[in-house]
Amino acid sequence: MKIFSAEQLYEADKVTVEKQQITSEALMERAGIQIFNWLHQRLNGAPVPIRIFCGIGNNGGDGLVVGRMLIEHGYNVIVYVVNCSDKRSKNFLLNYDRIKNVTKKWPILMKGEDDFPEINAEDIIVDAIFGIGLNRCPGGWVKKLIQYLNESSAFKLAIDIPSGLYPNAPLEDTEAVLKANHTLTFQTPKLAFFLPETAPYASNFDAFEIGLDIEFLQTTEPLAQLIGKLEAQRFYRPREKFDHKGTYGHALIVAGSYGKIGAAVLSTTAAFRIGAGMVTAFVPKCGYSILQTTVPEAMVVTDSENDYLTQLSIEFEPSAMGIGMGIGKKEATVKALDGILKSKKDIPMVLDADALNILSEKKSMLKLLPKNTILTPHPGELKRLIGDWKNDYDKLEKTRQFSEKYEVIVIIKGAYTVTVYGEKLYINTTGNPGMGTAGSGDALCGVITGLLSQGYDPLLASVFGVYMHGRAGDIAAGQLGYEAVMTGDVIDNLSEAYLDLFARQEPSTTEPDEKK
Ligand SMILES: NC(=O)C1=CN([C@@H]2O[C@H](COP(=O)(O)OP(=O)(O)OC[C@H]3O[C@@H](n4cnc5c(N)ncnc54)[C@H](OP(=O)(O)O)[C@@H]3O)[C@@H](O)[C@H]2O)[C@@H](O)CC1
Ligand SMILES: Nc1ncnc2c1ncn2[C@@H]1O[C@H](COP(=O)(O)OP(=O)(O)O)[C@@H](O)[C@H]1O
Ligand SMILES: [K+]
Repeated sequence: MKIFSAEQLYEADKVTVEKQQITSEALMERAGIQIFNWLHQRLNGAPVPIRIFCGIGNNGGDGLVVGRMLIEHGYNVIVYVVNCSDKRSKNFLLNYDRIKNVTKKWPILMKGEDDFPEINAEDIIVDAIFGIGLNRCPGGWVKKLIQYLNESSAFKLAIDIPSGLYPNAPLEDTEAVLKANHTLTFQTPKLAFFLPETAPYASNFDAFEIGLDIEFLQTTEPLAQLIGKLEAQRFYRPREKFDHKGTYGHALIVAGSYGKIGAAVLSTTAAFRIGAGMVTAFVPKCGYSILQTTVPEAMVVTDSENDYLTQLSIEFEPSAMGIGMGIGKKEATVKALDGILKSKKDIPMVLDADALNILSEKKSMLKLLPKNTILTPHPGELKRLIGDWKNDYDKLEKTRQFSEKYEVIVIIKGAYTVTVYGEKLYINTTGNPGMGTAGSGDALCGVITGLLSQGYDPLLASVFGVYMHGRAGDIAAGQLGYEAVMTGDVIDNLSEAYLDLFARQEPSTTEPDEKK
């Protein structure tokens, strides 16, 4: 799914109205009915008070449409107009008149703190104060209203975007944003829903198609791509009958040091589970028996040194390499990495963990990175690589510049892992807090190395690998609960993640039968 900017959404709106020869008010009606249906399906006529706070732009217009539809269906609706200015958008006014036709309880004009209504915990708040047209930080009594609503324990439903949040720009005041329990957004989720500083304000959301012009949506380069199951299905490369282990390549994992051989075990196992034909682990001598015992499928080659890596020496040409998990930063290991980067220029590679820390300390080595090398930093490692950032958008911009300068792919790990490839951003939707467990990143590096070795191109291996790793983690969490998940469980569930890619959705027995 594509994520568009506010500017692109306004353009889509304009093109749609022109091409479909509809009015913008009809588009608002399309949007409003979806919000109404969502509420109606859940409330099923319940007399709970629904307090709709409408701004004076089109987001407020949406609120008025929903209010009218709810009133027409007998709900207990109280509509407020948050009079932050005396301006009114055309569609706001039109729907303001329409709502007056269906009720004698006209919208209540709010002009300051004295007008704040009492709100009970069982009420429902609908936030239609500001949408994507927010152009400055809410202040004065409007900010106080947002704070007042946040203090209430009533359920808060935001229309399009929680008020006070910019769809694709940094937050200015954390006190001036509505913390929505649920957001119903139009056409595509907004970028802010996926970034660490702003995502908590819109932690649950659904996106409703409102029939914007398909050609515009298909041909417009988005801000980012959201990667879910549909996208992952397209990335998957099926196996052919006469394929053999040679077809799926020979992956090399360069990992481990004394006390951290587990990192090599985890990435080697993950490379196998994602489908590499053969995997060799290159480890310090102390890792030999451990690897041979825990992963008998793997071949093991050892360094001349017992405790840490000093020089790669192998007698085959790997199809892909994953380097850095638990290798430490000893001077000899730095030299080993330098040697690999100078001698293995044509082999697709992933660099993780200490390999990234070494690069951060020896920035001159960045120039040695072969084109399309994949780097998989968590935020701490990223900071060491690119320097500190002012906010999430600055982080993305700096990562973009880094990716362009060194011609590499950067995977920023975390909730909603972002893969950055020059101008392109891919946001992953799988994964969960259960994956905040030791070795989780080692498994990801193994997964991506295993995909590279099967011939996936580096960008696909990154985006698909991140999806599969997160999906395996989700399945593991479903079996064990977040707390109990260990990295081994994530790796074991890579098989389920593959099966799940094309599994048919079982018909749900709990959903109401709409035909009745
Ligand atoms: N294209 C689509 O996908 C569709 C979009 N639709 C809906 O339209 C929404 C966008 O509507 P919109 O453009 O009218 O902007 P909106 O968010 O209502 O606010 C603008 C008003 O707020 C004001 N204002 C801004 N900041 C302020 C502040 N800090 N403090 C005080 N005032 C402030 C600003 O005032 P001004 O700056 O002019 O003084 C202006 O009057 C969108 O989110 C969605 O819900 C759907 O109906 C159908 C299809
Ligand atoms: N809350 C979360 N939601 C989704 N994924 C997560 C979450 N926490 C961690 N992960 C994933 O787990 C992995 C952790 O990697 P990393 O921090 O390198 O762990 P380690 O250093 O222990 O191997 C990343 O792939 C990250 O995206
Ligand atoms: K809103």
